Amino acid sequence: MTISIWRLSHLILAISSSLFIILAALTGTILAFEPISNQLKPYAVKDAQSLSISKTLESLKTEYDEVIYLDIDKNDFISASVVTKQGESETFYIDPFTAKKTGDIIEKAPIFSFATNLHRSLFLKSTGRAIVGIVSFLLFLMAVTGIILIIKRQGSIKAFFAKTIKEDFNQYYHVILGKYTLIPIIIITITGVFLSLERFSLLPETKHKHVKTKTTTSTPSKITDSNIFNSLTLGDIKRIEFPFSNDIEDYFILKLHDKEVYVNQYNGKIVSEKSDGFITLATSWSLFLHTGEGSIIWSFVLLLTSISILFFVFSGFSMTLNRKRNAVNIKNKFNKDAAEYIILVGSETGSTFGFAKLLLNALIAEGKSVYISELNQYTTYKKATHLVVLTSTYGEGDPPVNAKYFEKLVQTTPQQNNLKYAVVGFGSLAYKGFCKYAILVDSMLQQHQKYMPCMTLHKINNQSFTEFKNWIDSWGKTKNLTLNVNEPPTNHNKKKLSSFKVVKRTTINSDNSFLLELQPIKKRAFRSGDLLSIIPKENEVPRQYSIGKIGKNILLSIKKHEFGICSNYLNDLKLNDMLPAAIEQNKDFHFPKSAKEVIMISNGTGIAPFLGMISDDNLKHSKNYLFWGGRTNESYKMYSKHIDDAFYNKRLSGVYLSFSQGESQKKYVQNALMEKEELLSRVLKNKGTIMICGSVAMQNGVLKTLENISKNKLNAPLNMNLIKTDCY
Ligand SMILES: Cc1cc2nc3c(=O)[nH]c(=O)nc-3n(C[C@H](O)[C@H](O)[C@H](O)COP(=O)(O)O)c2cc1C
Repeated sequence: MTISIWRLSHLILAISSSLFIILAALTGTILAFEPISNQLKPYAVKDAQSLSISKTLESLKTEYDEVIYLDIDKNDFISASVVTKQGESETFYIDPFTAKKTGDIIEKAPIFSFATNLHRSLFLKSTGRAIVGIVSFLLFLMAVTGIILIIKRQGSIKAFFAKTIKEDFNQYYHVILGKYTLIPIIIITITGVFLSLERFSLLPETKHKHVKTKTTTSTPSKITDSNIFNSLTLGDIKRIEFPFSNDIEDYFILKLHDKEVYVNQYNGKIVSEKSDGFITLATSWSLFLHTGEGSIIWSFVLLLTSISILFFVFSGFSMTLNRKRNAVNIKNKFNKDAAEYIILVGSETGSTFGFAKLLLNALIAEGKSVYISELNQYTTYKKATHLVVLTSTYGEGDPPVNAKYFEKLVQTTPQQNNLKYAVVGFGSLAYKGFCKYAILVDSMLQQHQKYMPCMTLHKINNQSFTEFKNWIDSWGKTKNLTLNVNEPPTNHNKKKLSSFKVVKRTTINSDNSFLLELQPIKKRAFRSGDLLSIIPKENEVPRQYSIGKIGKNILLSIKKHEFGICSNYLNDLKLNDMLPAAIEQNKDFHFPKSAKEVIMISNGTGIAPFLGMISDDNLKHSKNYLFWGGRTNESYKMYSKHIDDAFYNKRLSGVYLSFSQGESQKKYVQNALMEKEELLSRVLKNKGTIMICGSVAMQNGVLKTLENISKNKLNAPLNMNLIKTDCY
């Protein structure tokens, strides 16, 4: 399985540093609370920043016998080290207006001391510090590769912050959090590396010396009258060190934000000054940006970023494990020049290989010689007569990673035989270019002299096994083959089953369909649009049905197929029988909370979730319309009471039925939509929601009709963000 260079680098970096990253992120999370808790203490004095230093010096002089230094920390807490009138040496926070003590210096809580040591050096002194510096750099590289991966996923730099399609919880939040925390991560890691280099004196600091300043003639009567003490405010300084003795050579040392100044203690004149070099300034900024000291908002950003890093480690590894689980180990029995059937796969995350393997096994079971490979491995095939391409689409309709060279290879590799081909696209309707790469492959092969289509392109949404099985059946028929494929066991096989009691059921109607109402034995949270996974006794493969929620019960609409194991199993159920099944959330098909207008489109038994939605008393915020297509008016009778009730209670504003075997003329849902194109274009224009449930064939027809309406009426492509589908 090919993996993109960026993803591989991202993964290798993660594997090599994850343990340290977890430690750094955990301790970082703890440490982010330190500046927050410090800032919340009451030692910052209002307006102190604009108070001139001379005022504070005077107050200090009156209040204490001697002052050693005055400090202003990042939280704007002012502390003084003094000798009191009682002769005690003390350091405490002061009010700079009165110089009176306001509190004792905050002692670092043991948890913060512990976390700081672990965070800085893993308790391994210099070795630990070096490791932390290196890990910081690795995390920086990971953030950079992460940004590249997001740009590739989103399609362009411009689309970096555009909507991300939710495919899977871990993948989605890895990307979403990544978008917003990669910049803080880059800041944290660069400053971390900088502080490590600084600590090991590896930075080329230019040494600035004290430069003597020229003295002026006037001498102030009091030291605090001097220009420098009057003109500077507490906001300008970080620390004042007081002269050690009365010696004229002992100065006030003022540490400002960008320089150090020596001031004569008798005349208040600047004796010399030294500018901070770039490295000193950068170190001070790095400390602030890395620790958040002095800013609650930035500390909060650091806190969220540290938590996100922990999530990245967790979600990143679970995605990798998932991919590993999905990875299909395929061994070829036949070589490329001996096989009659060639299967080529285009896949980014491995799921298409799973489908390809099903096809491979089914063909081998029929005694066929088959060779399977990736699209990037396209080559000559001496004995082949059939080519099947199964490919997914990535980015904005781009090829998956293992298909990047296919286009070129097809053009440059001569093929001896004429081959019949079929292309199956795996994609998602949530993206603009649904199966766009498969469409491209199909048209490439169409133009190729050696390839002849044996079936039109087939597109599969959301890895639907049912859709794939339908395709395999039809493709097999073109070769007079009966191909047997079984759905591979998925996670829902292992889901915990609950018991449901049959409380109502209808008899089978002229369409072989019936309604089943089930009562959960234990309280279960679910909504219309969720799925009920049923594992019929005779077979371990689960079958999913869309749920309509009626009160606290589940309503299913089922079509009985002659040889359908599950539908026959359900049809055999009688009142009060118990059914083991599992509810699965299907958030993407829940009724929208905020849409002003909602159009529900279904055919056949696809109406079930909508029957639940329109029975909900809370359905007052939107105007709702239902389109339904069935065979005859007789087919509709089973649902009519639910729909009449909703209409009567104003939960439905319009119902449009189409009958494919109607008395007067054949009519499909698509025809009804065209008749109501004004309504549809209005809902599309006003960003309402359109929900589709039923057969894939109906879904494809409906989407085509909606595309036409959008193009003709709104002059715009169909906005897929407004469409929710649940088709099978
Ligand atoms: C980042 C990303 C981009 C995608 N882009 C498209 C797209 O443009 N068109 C489409 O039909 N499907 C798109 N998909 C859906 C995948 O093609 C689909 O999930 C497919 O079944 C994945 O197969 P694979 O695991 O073999 O790569 C995208 C999925 C992801 C995660």
